[in-house]
Amino acid sequence: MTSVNEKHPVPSPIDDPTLGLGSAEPGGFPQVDSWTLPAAPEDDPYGDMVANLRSFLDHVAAAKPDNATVAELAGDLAAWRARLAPMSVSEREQVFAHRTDLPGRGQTMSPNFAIEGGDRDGVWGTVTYGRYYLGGNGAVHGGAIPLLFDEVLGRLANSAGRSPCRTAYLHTDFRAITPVGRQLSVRGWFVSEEGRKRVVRAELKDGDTLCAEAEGLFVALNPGQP
Ligand SMILES: CCCCCCCCCCCCCCCC(=O)SCCNC(=O)CCNC(=O)[C@H](O)C(C)(C)COP(=O)(O)OP(=O)(O)OC[C@H]1O[C@@H](n2cnc3c(N)ncnc32)[C@H](O)[C@@H]1OP(=O)(O)O
Repeated sequence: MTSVNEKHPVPSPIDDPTLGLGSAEPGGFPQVDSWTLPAAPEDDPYGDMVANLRSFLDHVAAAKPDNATVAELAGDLAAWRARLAPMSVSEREQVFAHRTDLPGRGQTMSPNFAIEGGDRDGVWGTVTYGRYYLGGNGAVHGGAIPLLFDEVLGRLANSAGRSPCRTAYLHTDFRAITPVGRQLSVRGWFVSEEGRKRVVRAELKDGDTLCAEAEGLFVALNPGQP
């Protein structure tokens, strides 16, 4: 299946053979041993690319471009898709979201959690939701908030030499509007760790205002579990 645009047809992810994941890898995701990010390398084109991609998405959301600009952009994106398609690799080898040394893990799906500090029991830092994450009337989209919590708590629950785990539940309470375009504080901490079950909580604040809070259960994977 392709999009209706005949100039730049876009195959669906199901039909695009260059988007295969390769074989599944139980417990094979990147581990995090420390919350301290190494100093950014002098020359890190991947980090630059991801930072630009984030900013680009904010500008796509914010702009009301004329048709000529949109057509040119569609052509540029189609050209980049064609250039990247032959470079597709398996999940094991992919770079996107696997760069745990970069802010935001080198991905643009979830908002950029900028770590200020952390240890075995907790982590804290900041996040600024860009225009891309706007739900409506200045407020962040409700789905983008659990996305942040899953990112922060998932990383905490998988950190400090712990075995790989997955989110079993993630309960989010929305307490006040989460504003777009403001630096917010984020804190995540361990509540308990019993057997395979890791209970963690997090909060998202705008100054003294509690915007949202969450509780997650992460369950350590048994051998062979994907
Ligand atoms: C991708 C990861 C990258 C990590 C890299 C790190 C570095 C980079 C950071 C990335 C940060 C992103 C982190 C994303 C993390 C995800 O988002 S993972 C994706 C979303 N989650 C999933 O897809 C999980 C789907 N569910 C499952 O696979 C299985 O249900 C689970 C969670 C593994 C549990 O199944 P199970 O192994 O059969 O365990 P089960 O025996 O049913 O339950 C074990 C215990 O937990 C309890 N339990 C299980 N589920 C529940 C529930 N929903 N409610 C209450 N209790 C429950 C059971 O009652 C049982 O309790 P006890 O009887 O022992 O007291």
